[in-house]
Amino acid sequence: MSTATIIDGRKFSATLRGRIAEEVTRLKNDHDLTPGLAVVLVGEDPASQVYVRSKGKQTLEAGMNSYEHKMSAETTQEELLAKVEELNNDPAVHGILVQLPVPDHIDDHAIINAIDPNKDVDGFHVINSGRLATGARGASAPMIPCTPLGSIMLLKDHLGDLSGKTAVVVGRSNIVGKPMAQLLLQESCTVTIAHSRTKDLPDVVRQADIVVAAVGRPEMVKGDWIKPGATVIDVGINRIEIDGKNKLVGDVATAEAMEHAGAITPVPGGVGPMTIACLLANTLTAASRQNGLKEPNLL
Ligand SMILES: Nc1nc2c(c(=O)[nH]1)N[C@@H](CN(C=O)c1ccc(C(=O)N[C@@H](CCC(=O)O)C(=O)O)cc1)CN2
Repeated sequence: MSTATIIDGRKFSATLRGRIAEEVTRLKNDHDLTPGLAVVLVGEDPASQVYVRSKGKQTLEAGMNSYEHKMSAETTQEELLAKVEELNNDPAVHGILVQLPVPDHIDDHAIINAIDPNKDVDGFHVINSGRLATGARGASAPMIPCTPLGSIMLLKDHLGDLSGKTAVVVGRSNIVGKPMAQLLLQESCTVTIAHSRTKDLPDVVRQADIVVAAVGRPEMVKGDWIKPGATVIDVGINRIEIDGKNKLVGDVATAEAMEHAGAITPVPGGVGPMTIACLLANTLTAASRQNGLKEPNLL
């Protein structure tokens, strides 16, 4: 029985972060410029606290400035908008992100769209979504959402040219599913976006040379849904309890899928680490653009 190659996102992201650190050193030496990333966390969601801590640590390790803004769960929408405005106007801050999810009383669309699009290192602002959808380049090139950007980097590294491949993205979120589909389309894949209401989902997934699972449901994509030899990118991060123990699983039933796939990203250690590495890459890009400097080529 065949067993898939594991696509090691931890290793790839470590190499990428190394290149980013070199570029940051160059910016400091040649242009006296230190990129700065501001992360805003509202409330005490335990997983978000872990991600924000990791972002701060990896930002500092890359030689950038990290600004953490922790706000209580009772923060009002107006207070959060005022914080975003303060960061928009701070010249030391080149990248801003508000950690998601925010508490229910806050309108996340309004907050995201209050961020200066040029500092929107998450790439979630409607201007960046529009730029991505229309293939804008040069001075109006988009900031690309970090998880899809990391996923496409892993795919291109593993497969090379993606042109002509059939891709199915399972999940239609603004953060992952939709931008992922745009990036695959840009690489000349034939793209289907499937979701929880898609009819005959297993058969739809079986058509794909590339499967991106981003539904947020533990092990929903089964092994026999995978076309033999397909490349599987598992974006899910789900905490489940098995035999009284907490376990992290993706949206794909990995053990089964490995019997069918050509290659697969594990959870943990696949797409997750790429998310923060790409956030650092976007911060470096944002700092370079804001200072009229050539963007670094990190690949
Ligand atoms: N403003 C944003 N909010 C959220 C984003 C985002 O991109 N921007 N994405 C996720 C959370 N996230 C980053 O914020 C993130 C998730 C997972 C990982 C990661 O490295 N995962 C590890 C496992 C870590 C664990 O044990 O939990 C892995 O997969 O190996 C990094 C970042 C939602 N919110």
